Amino acid sequence: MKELIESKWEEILSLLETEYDISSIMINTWIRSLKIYEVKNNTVYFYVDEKLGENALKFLKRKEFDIFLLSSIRETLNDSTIDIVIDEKKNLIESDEEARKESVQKSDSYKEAVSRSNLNPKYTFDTFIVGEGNRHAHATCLAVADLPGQDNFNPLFLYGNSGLGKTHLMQSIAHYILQKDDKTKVLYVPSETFTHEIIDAIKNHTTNEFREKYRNVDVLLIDDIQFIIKKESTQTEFFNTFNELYNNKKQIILSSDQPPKELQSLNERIRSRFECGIPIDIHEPDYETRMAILKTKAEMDHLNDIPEEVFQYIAENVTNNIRELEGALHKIGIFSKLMKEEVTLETAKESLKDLINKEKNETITGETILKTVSEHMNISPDDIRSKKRSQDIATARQVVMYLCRKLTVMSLQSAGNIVGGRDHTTVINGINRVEAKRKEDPAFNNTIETIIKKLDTNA
Ligand SMILES: Nc1ncnc2c1ncn2[C@@H]1O[C@H](COP(=O)(O)OP(=O)(O)OP(=O)(O)O)[C@@H](O)[C@H]1O
Repeated sequence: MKELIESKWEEILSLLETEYDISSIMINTWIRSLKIYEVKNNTVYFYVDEKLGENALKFLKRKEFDIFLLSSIRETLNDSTIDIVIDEKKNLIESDEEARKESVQKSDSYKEAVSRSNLNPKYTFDTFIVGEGNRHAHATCLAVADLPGQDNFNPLFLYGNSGLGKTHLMQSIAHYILQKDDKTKVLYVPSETFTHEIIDAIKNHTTNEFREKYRNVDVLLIDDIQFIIKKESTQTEFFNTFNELYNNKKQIILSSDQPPKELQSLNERIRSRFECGIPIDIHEPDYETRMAILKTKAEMDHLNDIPEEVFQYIAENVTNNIRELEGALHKIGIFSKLMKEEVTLETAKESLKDLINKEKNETITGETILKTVSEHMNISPDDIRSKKRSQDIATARQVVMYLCRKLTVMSLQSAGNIVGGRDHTTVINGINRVEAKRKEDPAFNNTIETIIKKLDTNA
């Protein structure tokens, strides 16, 4: 149909002028340059030439114009089932890229490359949720994926606590590179496997094979580098492999639970080589990210009927490890299947009682929290409940909301009510702030711990 419309384009344009009163200036300025991008399911996708700028798009997307063009096309082609879409070239190119990626991902050669490279098929950028704690790491990984081997991020060194997505992110880079070209030689290896292979190669006099395997890749990913063994011969082999790849501008991606300078298991010269690229840290996810991860994973696992309050319960109680977040969801799924029961907050609590071990203390109430925080932080309960916004009052208010959620089974709304009727977004924001401040400010963290102890003793 594309060819047909193109061959009748002048006819369509003249119909627009004669039948629908669109001036020839308009036609020549805006309409003549419309290009057909593709035809799918009897819909003709036009794109607007970027050079014509935003005004062209505004004009061409105006409702009446859509209708006039559609009518002219239908009339000229004598086909009333045709539809049209007018869009920016940019978007269409993006959707084109999406379609290309989708078809690559389904191809056998890509699947083979993923398995040859030792990658988990699920660890792609598409399944990675971006939030405050990992935004910087994610952006850096995308940049490396786009242009591997650049000096600034070679090696790319990702570090952070366990279960925060380092493996997922590093493998996303590898997938991205293979999606562009599945012939690229990519190799992912946990550091234990890597060191055992070195040790075996030295023992069995097969270091040539070892070198052949590791020094001919374009992208080498070594996970959990903190587990590498401190034996001199192992580290020398590793150092030489590293140098060979680095000098040939091959991308090296490493992960660890600590920054390079704190890696005691590595000798000094390796540590300083790791610092050539800028180490990138990845932090715990905030509340919103935890909720987004839970909801996305639930959708992926077809856990469709999980109530919002169950997501909230998990997100509030499993705070610093995404693997555990996934584990909690998984448990709830299994529990409800086994018991053939629908998931409720009660069943979720029951199935997670081993994981979320800190039993909420039934004797601590919102009012006792308000009173204790008020005494300890020297802010009156009335001020905490008021609309006053000075820093110290706002902080005390946030601490009350945080502790209500942490130490009791109160809903977000009830926690908001304790501090004068705040809505649930204010409560979530308060929780995030207190969590962040506890990590950044040891004195503040002490204050919170002291208040918790007081509440426990008085309960
Ligand atoms: N931002 C995220 N979005 C979606 N899933 C995530 C995210 N971060 C982590 N995960 C998931 O959490 C689980 C643990 O992540 P991963 O294994 O990458 O963590 P890690 O930091 O490498 O942990 P470790 O240091 O213990 O090896 C994986 O299933 C991963 O898919």
